[in-house]
Formats: sequence, C-alpha cells, structure tokens
Amino acid sequence: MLEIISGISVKKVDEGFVLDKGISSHKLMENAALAFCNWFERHYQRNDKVGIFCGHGNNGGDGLAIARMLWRKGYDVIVFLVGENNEPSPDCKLNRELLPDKLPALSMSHEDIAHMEYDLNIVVDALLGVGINRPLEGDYKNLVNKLNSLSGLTKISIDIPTGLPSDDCLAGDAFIADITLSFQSPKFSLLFPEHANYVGQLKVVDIGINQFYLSQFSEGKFYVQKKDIALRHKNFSRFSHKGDFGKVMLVGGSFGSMGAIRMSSEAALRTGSGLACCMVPGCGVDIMQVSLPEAQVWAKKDSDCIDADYLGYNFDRFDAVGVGPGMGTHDTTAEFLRGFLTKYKGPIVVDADGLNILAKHPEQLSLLADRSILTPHLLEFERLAGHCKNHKDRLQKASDFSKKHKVIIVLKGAHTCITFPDGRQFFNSTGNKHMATGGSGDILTGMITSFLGQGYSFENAALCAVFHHGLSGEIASADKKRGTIATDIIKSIPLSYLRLGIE
Ligand SMILES: NC(=O)C1=CN([C@@H]2O[C@H](COP(=O)(O)OP(=O)(O)OC[C@H]3O[C@@H](n4cnc5c(N)ncnc54)[C@H](OP(=O)(O)O)[C@@H]3O)[C@@H](O)[C@H]2O)[C@H](O)CC1
Ligand SMILES: [K+]
Repeated sequence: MLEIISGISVKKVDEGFVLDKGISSHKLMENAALAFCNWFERHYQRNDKVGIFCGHGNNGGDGLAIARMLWRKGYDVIVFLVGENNEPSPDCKLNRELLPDKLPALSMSHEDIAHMEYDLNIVVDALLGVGINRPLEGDYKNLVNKLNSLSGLTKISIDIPTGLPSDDCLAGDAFIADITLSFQSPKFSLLFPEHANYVGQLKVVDIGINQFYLSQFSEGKFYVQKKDIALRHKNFSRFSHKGDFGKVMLVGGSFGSMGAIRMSSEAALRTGSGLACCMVPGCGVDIMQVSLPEAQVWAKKDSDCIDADYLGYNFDRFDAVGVGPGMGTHDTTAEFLRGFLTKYKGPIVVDADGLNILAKHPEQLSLLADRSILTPHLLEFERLAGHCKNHKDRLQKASDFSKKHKVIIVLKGAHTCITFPDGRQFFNSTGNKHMATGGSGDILTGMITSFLGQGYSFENAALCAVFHHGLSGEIASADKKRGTIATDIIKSIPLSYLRLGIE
C-alpha cells in the first residue's frame, strides 16, 4: 500500500534512499524523468509541440531532464526557463548545463511572460513542486496565470500543480492541469476536492523508491491501488455453497423511496452474497419482488415506513446488516434504529437516512457496535460531526470521530477516504465524476454489507467494496460518460471482479 507522506518528508526520503543505494540525487532525478517520459510516450505523438516550463528548484530540474529525454526521442520540445534570478538547486543547475545546444531554451523575462505567444499543443508545468513555501508571486504567479488562460492545449503538471502546497489548502494562485503525474506517491493535497480542478486526472508513477524508505515517514495515510486489493479477496473453493457466501439483510425504503434499498440489495447480490433479504415497509413489497426476484423480502403489511414493530424480527440469522437507504427519518423509524442498534451486534453498515437519524439523535451513537461502518457523503458527515472549514479539517474530524465512537468512517467522494479508529486513513484510487449520480452511494452500502457477510474483515470489506465500487463506475461510464446511472454501475460489478482476475 502506498504511503502518502508529507512534502517535507519527500526530501528526507530522497536523501535516505540516495545515501543507502549509493546513487547520486541526479540519478534519482533521471529515474523520475524517465518514468515521466515512458508514460508520455505512450500517450503523445512525436509531432506534438511540447513547451516545458522549468523553475529553479528540483521540480524545474525534473522538467529539464524530461526536456532532454523527450528531445532525444524526437519530440518537438521548447524549454522555458523561469526564476533565473534565484540560485538554482544543484540538480537543476546540472540539468540546465546538460541541455543539448540544439534544444531551444528561452529565458522568460517579465515582458516575455506578458506577451507570450507560442504555438504549443502540450504545456508541461515543471515550475515548482513540493518545495513551495508561500503563495505564488512575481514571475511565477504571472506565468501560471498566463498559462491558465491558454485554451485548446493539454496541460500536464509534474509532481504537483505549481502553487498547490503539498499538505494544505491552496492560498493564492495555482496552475490548472488536465493531468498531474505525481512521483512515487500522491501528495496529500492532490486528494482534496477543493483542488480537483487544479489536479485534473491524477496519475502516480513509480520512480523506484521502495516502501521501506517511505514507511519510515509514515503518517498512517495510504493510497489504495489495484495491486493492494486483489490480495485482500477471499478464495472460495469449488465445494463452497450458498451459506459460505453469507446471508445479508438490507433495511430501508419508505413510501416513494424504494429505489435506494432495491439498488443496495441488487448490489449485495452482484457482489456475491449467497442470500440477500430486504426489510422494507409494506408499500414496497410488490416493488421489490417484481424488480428483484432474487431477493427475499420481509415487511409489515400496510406500512409506509420501517417502524418499531419491525424489531420483532430475528436479525441474528444474518451475517451482516446494512441499514438506511431510502428509509426516511420519521420518529418511528428512529425508534426502530435505536432498538436495532441495541439488539443486533453483528457487522453493520449505516448509510443515508440511517446516518441522518444518528445526526438527529446523537445519543444513539453510543449504541453502535465497535467497528460499525458508517458511509456518509460530505454533507451527511458534517451533519454528524459538525461544520468543516475545508477537506483537511474534514479528514481530521473523520479521524477524531472514528476514534471517539470506535467506528469506521467511509467518507464518500472523489478519492473516498476510509478512516479506522486507530487513525489510519486509506484513500481510494478508482472512480470518476460520472459516478456522482443518485443511487451510487446505495450501491456501496450493498457492496460493503455483502463483503462483511462473506466473512471479510471490517478492513478488507471496506477497502474491497470502495475499490470495486469505483472500478465498476469507471467500467460503466466508459461508453456512457455523463449519461451513466446507478444501475449501470451495479451491472459492472461482475466486470470489476474480472479486471482483478477474481472469479
Ligand atoms: N521522491 C520524489 O518525489 C522526487 C522529487 N523530485 C522533485 O523535486 C521536487 C521538489 O524540489 P524542491 O527543490 O524541494 O522544490 P521546488 O522545485 O518546488 O522549488 C523550491 C524552490 O522554490 C522556492 N520557492 C518556494 N515557494 C516559492 C514561491 N511561492 N515562488 C517562488 N519560489 C518559491 C524555494 O526557494 P526559496 O529560497 O525562495 O524559499 C525553493 O528553492 C518535487 O516536487 C519533485 O518534482 C526529484 O526530482 C526526484 C525525487
Ligand atoms: K509542478
């Protein structure tokens, strides 16, 4: 699992790695530049006109090494040098000296920046990286704003968009990238929703620094990738039977809101549950049985919402229970939730109106069994934990909340963050903007509940479900883009298993 380390630690990791391996820091920069170029070659043509904007630190050094390598591969490259009045870092200086004579390199004066007019297809931002220690000013600020105003070309940031602090929220200006290629592990602030427009698509490239060096600076924050997930799946043998795949119960729905619990239930089945039963109000029985014949249904006749009478049911038959989608926040439903949390001590997932009830009745939080999984979106989380100044603050509050109530928080959004009571936070790498559609969260509830029911640990259930949910969204939206709807995501769950080689 990739460690997300602070910007300050990046320098220390580099120093430790270079010293241990007996290589020069220049060689490490060469590795980083090569990793960038290998990626670049797979995506861009030789006839693209590439402008590489290089600052005076090591980020600029990366840009210069990249320019040299791409030029040697036959790309049409122009280098623009900025910050020439500042003392360059030693590796930046060396890479300036190594630029081939025939490679065009232009020093940018104030006037050049103001009147810049070049016919470029691709702009590479190697102005500043994690070394930024104050908001942009002077030539850097002017150039970033000038580049931001250019349209019709592809903009790529190296390591981090210039101007973004690596561990904090942006103050001032920053480069707006279409793609950010971060070295070794994503920098923390690249995962904040406030920065999504600056970061564009996030790619992480390996530059050869292994886990051992990164883990010495661990802050308990991790970036979850495909290779981390495949290993966390349970293997079922050819002798496995329905019972091995778990019996789960999904509780929710109310008059006019039956779609949510129907989608959670189908998602649980598609994730592999042996049996999914849904507990719905009487008004939802026909809807469920007609639209999802694979699910069993339990309901009280002639009811429009889940009420305290539902507490008579024996929940202990189930390996896991998901509660909340479409359930409403009626007083009698809140009464049900209180009784249910008191009664059932197996693995549970609480979502949507289940969370809204907890926010309205915070005394119920103490009833949650240890490691219950709560899946709020940003707004639901703030209802539970109070107003958050920004995402950094929100992540801290998630950590405090998780520790205080001994629950697992799955904070949904781009790079969904899973927080454990021991303080560890896992950021997901799958998913895209097309998943921001009604019902997407209900699917995740069904998926986590299903994994819990299949006997996965709390940690593996949350990590696997969040990863597959995002991957299913990517698969579903590949040809539907903005027209993707939640049921498309459910249909893609089996394909997401196949992508990981899991049968
Ligand atoms: N393991 C890795 O990830 C590797 C990363 N590499 C690259 O190195 C950069 C970090 O390089 P660093 O030299 O530490 O920092 P920068 O290139 O970002 O530049 C820092 C210089 O910029 C000055 N500074 C700071 N803030 C501003 C500002 N607002 N405006 C102008 N200048 C600013 C600062 O100097 P001061 O003395 O003025 O404070 C620094 O000199 C990382 O992001 C990667 O791209 C390695 O190449 C390989 C390993
Ligand atoms: K940059």
